[in-house]
Amino acid sequence: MSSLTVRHLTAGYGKDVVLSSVSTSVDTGSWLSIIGPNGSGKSTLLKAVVGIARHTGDVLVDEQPLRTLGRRARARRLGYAPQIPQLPVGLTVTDYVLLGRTPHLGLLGHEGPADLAVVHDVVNRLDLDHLASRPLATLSGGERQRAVLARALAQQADVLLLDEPTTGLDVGHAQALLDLVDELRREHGTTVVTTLHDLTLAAQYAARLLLLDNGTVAAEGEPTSVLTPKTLAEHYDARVTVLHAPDGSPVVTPVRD
Ligand SMILES: Nc1ncnc2c1ncn2[C@@H]1O[C@H](COP(=O)(O)OP(=O)(O)OP(=O)(O)O)[C@@H](O)[C@H]1O
Repeated sequence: MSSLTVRHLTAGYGKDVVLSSVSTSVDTGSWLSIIGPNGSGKSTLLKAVVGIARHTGDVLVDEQPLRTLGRRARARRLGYAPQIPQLPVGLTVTDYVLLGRTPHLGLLGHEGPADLAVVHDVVNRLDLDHLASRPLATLSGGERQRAVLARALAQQADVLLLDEPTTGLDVGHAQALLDLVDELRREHGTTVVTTLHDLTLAAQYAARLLLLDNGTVAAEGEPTSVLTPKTLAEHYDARVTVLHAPDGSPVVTPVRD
Protein backbone atom coordinates (compact mmCIF):
# COMPACT_ATOMS: atom_id res chain seq x y z
CA MET A 1 0.00 0.00 0.00
CA SER A 2 1.08 3.57 -0.52
CA SER A 3 1.59 7.05 0.83
CA LEU A 4 0.47 10.16 -1.05
CA THR A 5 2.52 13.33 -1.32
CA VAL A 6 1.39 16.58 -2.92
CA ARG A 7 4.02 19.27 -3.52
CA HIS A 8 3.26 22.86 -4.48
CA LEU A 9 0.09 22.00 -6.34
CA THR A 10 -1.32 25.00 -8.16
CA ALA A 11 -4.47 24.47 -10.23
CA GLY A 12 -7.23 26.36 -11.94
CA TYR A 13 -9.62 26.71 -14.81
CA GLY A 14 -8.85 28.90 -17.81
CA LYS A 15 -7.02 31.94 -16.45
CA ASP A 16 -8.40 31.51 -12.92
CA VAL A 17 -6.05 30.05 -10.32
CA VAL A 18 -8.20 28.38 -7.62
CA LEU A 19 -5.54 26.39 -5.77
CA SER A 20 -2.21 28.01 -4.86
CA SER A 21 0.83 25.96 -4.01
CA VAL A 22 -0.84 23.37 -1.77
CA SER A 23 1.49 20.83 -0.17
CA THR A 24 0.55 17.95 2.10
CA SER A 25 1.21 14.27 2.60
CA VAL A 26 -0.78 11.31 3.81
CA ASP A 27 0.94 8.30 5.35
CA THR A 28 0.16 4.80 4.13
CA GLY A 29 -3.07 3.60 5.73
CA SER A 30 -3.94 7.00 7.13
CA TRP A 31 -7.06 9.15 6.54
CA LEU A 32 -6.92 12.85 5.64
CA SER A 33 -10.08 14.88 5.31
CA ILE A 34 -10.09 18.10 3.33
CA ILE A 35 -12.52 20.63 4.72
CA GLY A 36 -13.26 24.25 3.87
CA PRO A 37 -16.03 26.58 2.78
CA ASN A 38 -17.85 26.33 -0.57
CA GLY A 39 -15.57 27.17 -3.48
CA SER A 40 -12.36 26.94 -1.41
CA GLY A 41 -10.84 24.41 -3.83
CA LYS A 42 -11.50 21.02 -2.17
CA SER A 43 -12.80 19.26 -5.30
CA THR A 44 -10.16 20.96 -7.43
CA LEU A 45 -7.44 19.58 -5.16
CA LEU A 46 -8.74 16.02 -5.65
CA LYS A 47 -9.15 16.58 -9.39
CA ALA A 48 -5.57 17.86 -9.66
CA VAL A 49 -4.30 14.84 -7.73
CA VAL A 50 -6.04 12.44 -10.12
CA GLY A 51 -4.86 14.50 -13.08
CA ILE A 52 -8.19 15.77 -14.44
CA ALA A 53 -7.64 19.43 -13.49
CA ARG A 54 -4.89 21.42 -15.12
CA HIS A 55 -2.12 21.91 -12.57
CA THR A 56 1.55 22.45 -11.83
CA GLY A 57 3.44 20.82 -8.98
CA ASP A 58 3.99 17.19 -8.10
CA VAL A 59 1.80 14.31 -7.00
CA LEU A 60 3.73 11.30 -5.76
CA VAL A 61 2.53 7.90 -4.67
CA ASP A 62 5.21 6.21 -2.58
CA GLU A 63 7.64 8.88 -3.77
CA GLN A 64 6.94 7.95 -7.41
CA PRO A 65 5.60 10.82 -9.55
CA LEU A 66 2.16 9.85 -10.86
CA ARG A 67 2.88 11.33 -14.26
CA THR A 68 5.49 8.61 -14.85
CA LEU A 69 2.80 5.91 -14.60
CA GLY A 70 0.62 4.62 -17.43
CA ARG A 71 -3.19 4.73 -17.18
CA ARG A 72 -3.61 1.20 -15.88
CA ALA A 73 -0.88 1.43 -13.27
CA ARG A 74 -2.23 4.79 -12.17
CA ALA A 75 -5.73 3.34 -11.76
CA ARG A 76 -4.34 0.61 -9.52
CA ARG A 77 -2.70 3.24 -7.35
CA LEU A 78 -5.49 5.86 -7.23
CA GLY A 79 -9.25 5.34 -6.98
CA TYR A 80 -11.49 8.40 -7.28
CA ALA A 81 -15.20 9.00 -6.74
CA PRO A 82 -16.17 12.49 -7.99
CA GLN A 83 -18.77 14.71 -6.39
CA ILE A 84 -20.76 14.97 -9.62
CA PRO A 85 -20.08 11.84 -11.68
CA GLN A 86 -20.96 11.35 -15.34
CA LEU A 87 -22.90 8.10 -15.35
CA PRO A 88 -23.10 5.87 -18.41
CA VAL A 89 -26.73 5.58 -19.48
CA GLY A 90 -28.30 2.13 -19.54
CA LEU A 91 -25.78 0.22 -17.39
CA THR A 92 -27.03 -1.81 -14.46
CA VAL A 93 -25.57 -1.28 -10.99
CA THR A 94 -23.55 -4.51 -11.18
CA ASP A 95 -22.13 -3.73 -14.64
CA TYR A 96 -21.24 -0.24 -13.52
CA VAL A 97 -19.49 -1.40 -10.33
CA LEU A 98 -17.66 -4.04 -12.42
CA LEU A 99 -16.07 -1.18 -14.38
CA GLY A 100 -14.06 -0.52 -11.21
CA ARG A 101 -12.25 -3.81 -11.84
CA THR A 102 -10.97 -2.69 -15.27
CA PRO A 103 -7.38 -1.94 -14.11
CA HIS A 104 -7.12 -5.48 -12.73
CA LEU A 105 -8.39 -7.42 -15.76
CA GLY A 106 -6.08 -9.54 -17.91
CA LEU A 107 -5.17 -8.87 -21.53
CA LEU A 108 -8.48 -10.20 -22.84
CA GLY A 109 -10.38 -7.92 -20.51
CA HIS A 110 -12.57 -10.70 -19.06
CA GLU A 111 -13.53 -10.53 -15.42
CA GLY A 112 -12.90 -13.66 -13.36
CA PRO A 113 -14.56 -15.10 -10.23
CA ALA A 114 -12.28 -13.00 -7.98
CA ASP A 115 -13.45 -9.78 -9.68
CA LEU A 116 -17.10 -10.79 -9.36
CA ALA A 117 -16.56 -11.67 -5.69
CA VAL A 118 -15.13 -8.20 -5.00
CA VAL A 119 -18.07 -6.56 -6.79
CA HIS A 120 -20.66 -8.65 -4.94
CA ASP A 121 -19.04 -7.93 -1.61
CA VAL A 122 -18.99 -4.16 -2.15
CA VAL A 123 -22.54 -4.15 -3.56
CA ASN A 124 -23.68 -6.07 -0.51
CA ARG A 125 -21.80 -3.87 1.97
CA LEU A 126 -23.29 -0.71 0.48
CA ASP A 127 -26.81 -2.15 0.60
CA LEU A 128 -27.19 -2.25 -3.18
CA ASP A 129 -28.07 -5.98 -3.47
CA HIS A 130 -31.71 -5.38 -4.16
CA LEU A 131 -30.79 -2.84 -6.85
CA ALA A 132 -28.03 -4.85 -8.54
CA SER A 133 -29.86 -5.36 -11.83
CA ARG A 134 -31.55 -1.95 -11.95
CA PRO A 135 -30.38 0.55 -14.60
CA LEU A 136 -28.44 3.43 -12.98
CA ALA A 137 -30.89 5.95 -14.45
CA THR A 138 -33.70 4.57 -12.28
CA LEU A 139 -31.91 4.99 -8.92
CA SER A 140 -32.62 7.65 -6.29
CA GLY A 141 -29.92 10.24 -5.56
CA GLY A 142 -28.54 8.42 -2.51
CA GLU A 143 -28.67 5.03 -4.28
CA ARG A 144 -26.77 6.47 -7.24
CA GLN A 145 -24.18 7.96 -4.90
CA ARG A 146 -23.67 4.55 -3.29
CA ALA A 147 -23.22 2.94 -6.73
CA VAL A 148 -20.53 5.50 -7.60
CA LEU A 149 -18.73 4.78 -4.32
CA ALA A 150 -19.11 1.03 -4.85
CA ARG A 151 -17.34 1.35 -8.18
CA ALA A 152 -14.45 3.29 -6.59
CA LEU A 153 -14.14 0.76 -3.73
CA ALA A 154 -14.25 -2.21 -6.14
CA GLN A 155 -11.18 -0.73 -7.81
CA GLN A 156 -9.16 -1.69 -4.69
CA ALA A 157 -6.65 1.09 -5.33
CA ASP A 158 -3.87 1.85 -2.87
CA VAL A 159 -5.07 5.42 -2.39
CA LEU A 160 -8.77 6.26 -2.32
CA LEU A 161 -9.97 9.81 -3.07
CA LEU A 162 -13.62 10.41 -2.27
CA ASP A 163 -15.22 13.78 -3.01
CA GLU A 164 -18.09 14.45 -0.58
CA PRO A 165 -18.93 10.74 -0.29
CA THR A 166 -21.75 11.21 2.20
CA THR A 167 -23.67 13.86 0.26
CA GLY A 168 -27.23 12.67 -0.26
CA LEU A 169 -26.84 9.66 2.04
CA ASP A 170 -29.01 9.19 5.12
CA VAL A 171 -27.16 8.90 8.43
CA GLY A 172 -27.21 5.07 8.44
CA HIS A 173 -25.91 4.69 4.90
CA ALA A 174 -23.32 7.44 5.50
CA GLN A 175 -22.06 5.59 8.54
CA ALA A 176 -22.00 2.24 6.73
CA LEU A 177 -19.97 3.79 3.92
CA LEU A 178 -17.44 5.49 6.20
CA ASP A 179 -17.14 2.31 8.29
CA LEU A 180 -16.40 0.29 5.16
CA VAL A 181 -13.75 2.77 4.01
CA ASP A 182 -12.22 2.69 7.48
CA GLU A 183 -12.14 -1.10 7.40
CA LEU A 184 -10.28 -1.02 4.07
CA ARG A 185 -7.85 1.41 5.63
CA ARG A 186 -7.23 -0.72 8.72
CA GLU A 187 -7.19 -4.14 7.06
CA HIS A 188 -5.58 -3.40 3.70
CA GLY A 189 -3.61 -0.25 4.51
CA THR A 190 -5.62 1.80 2.01
CA THR A 191 -4.70 5.49 2.20
CA VAL A 192 -7.84 7.64 2.29
CA VAL A 193 -8.47 11.24 1.29
CA THR A 194 -12.02 12.56 1.52
CA THR A 195 -13.57 15.96 1.24
CA LEU A 196 -16.32 16.32 3.82
CA HIS A 197 -18.68 19.13 4.75
CA ASP A 198 -19.85 17.36 7.90
CA LEU A 199 -17.10 18.43 10.30
CA THR A 200 -18.23 16.07 13.06
CA LEU A 201 -18.02 13.06 10.74
CA ALA A 202 -14.68 14.32 9.41
CA ALA A 203 -13.35 14.43 12.98
CA GLN A 204 -14.69 10.97 13.77
CA TYR A 205 -13.04 9.21 10.84
CA ALA A 206 -10.00 11.20 9.74
CA ALA A 207 -6.73 11.25 11.68
CA ARG A 208 -5.92 14.68 10.21
CA LEU A 209 -7.84 17.55 8.69
CA LEU A 210 -6.63 20.01 6.08
CA LEU A 211 -8.60 23.24 6.03
CA LEU A 212 -8.59 25.00 2.67
CA ASP A 213 -9.64 28.60 2.34
CA ASN A 214 -9.50 30.47 -0.92
CA GLY A 215 -7.23 27.86 -2.47
CA THR A 216 -4.57 27.80 0.23
CA VAL A 217 -3.97 25.70 3.35
CA ALA A 218 -5.40 27.66 6.29
CA ALA A 219 -4.86 24.97 8.94
CA GLU A 220 -3.77 21.35 9.11
CA GLY A 221 -3.51 18.88 11.94
CA GLU A 222 -5.48 16.66 14.28
CA PRO A 223 -9.23 17.36 14.33
CA THR A 224 -9.14 18.85 17.84
CA SER A 225 -6.53 21.41 16.81
CA VAL A 226 -8.28 22.44 13.56
CA LEU A 227 -11.91 22.44 14.71
CA THR A 228 -11.95 25.39 17.08
CA PRO A 229 -14.75 27.99 17.22
CA LYS A 230 -12.19 30.69 16.39
CA THR A 231 -10.87 28.93 13.28
CA LEU A 232 -14.36 28.06 12.06
CA ALA A 233 -15.57 31.63 12.60
CA GLU A 234 -12.60 32.97 10.69
CA HIS A 235 -12.76 30.65 7.68
CA TYR A 236 -16.46 29.68 7.44
CA ASP A 237 -17.91 32.89 8.84
CA ALA A 238 -19.92 30.58 11.11
CA ARG A 239 -21.05 30.75 14.74
CA VAL A 240 -20.37 27.32 16.20
CA THR A 241 -19.64 25.67 19.48
CA VAL A 242 -17.42 22.60 19.70
CA LEU A 243 -18.60 19.89 22.12
CA HIS A 244 -16.93 16.57 22.75
CA ALA A 245 -18.37 13.09 22.16
CA PRO A 246 -17.83 10.39 24.81
CA ASP A 247 -14.81 9.16 22.82
CA GLY A 248 -13.34 12.69 22.97
CA SER A 249 -13.85 13.53 19.29
CA PRO A 250 -15.08 17.07 18.55
CA VAL A 251 -18.75 17.64 17.72
CA VAL A 252 -19.37 20.87 15.83
CA THR A 253 -22.77 22.46 16.38
CA PRO A 254 -24.09 25.72 14.96
CA VAL A 255 -25.20 28.31 17.52
CA ARG A 256 -28.22 30.56 16.89
CA ASP A 257 -27.88 34.27 17.56
N1 LIG B 1 -14.89 23.59 -14.37
C1 LIG B 1 -14.72 24.78 -13.79
N2 LIG B 1 -14.55 25.89 -14.53
C2 LIG B 1 -14.37 27.10 -13.95
N3 LIG B 1 -14.33 27.30 -12.61
C3 LIG B 1 -14.49 26.23 -11.83
C4 LIG B 1 -14.70 24.92 -12.37
N4 LIG B 1 -14.83 24.05 -11.34
C5 LIG B 1 -14.72 24.78 -10.21
N5 LIG B 1 -14.51 26.09 -10.51
C6 LIG B 1 -14.31 27.18 -9.54
O1 LIG B 1 -13.18 26.88 -8.74
C7 LIG B 1 -13.38 27.25 -7.39
C8 LIG B 1 -13.15 26.04 -6.50
O2 LIG B 1 -14.14 25.06 -6.79
P1 LIG B 1 -14.17 23.65 -6.08
O3 LIG B 1 -15.26 22.86 -6.72
O4 LIG B 1 -12.81 23.08 -6.05
O5 LIG B 1 -14.59 24.09 -4.60
P2 LIG B 1 -15.06 23.21 -3.36
O6 LIG B 1 -14.25 23.65 -2.20
O7 LIG B 1 -15.03 21.76 -3.71
O8 LIG B 1 -16.55 23.74 -3.20
P3 LIG B 1 -17.91 23.07 -2.63
O9 LIG B 1 -17.78 22.99 -1.14
O10 LIG B 1 -18.94 24.09 -3.01
O11 LIG B 1 -18.10 21.74 -3.29
C9 LIG B 1 -14.80 27.81 -7.31
O12 LIG B 1 -14.73 29.21 -7.33
C10 LIG B 1 -15.48 27.29 -8.56
O13 LIG B 1 -16.46 28.19 -9.01
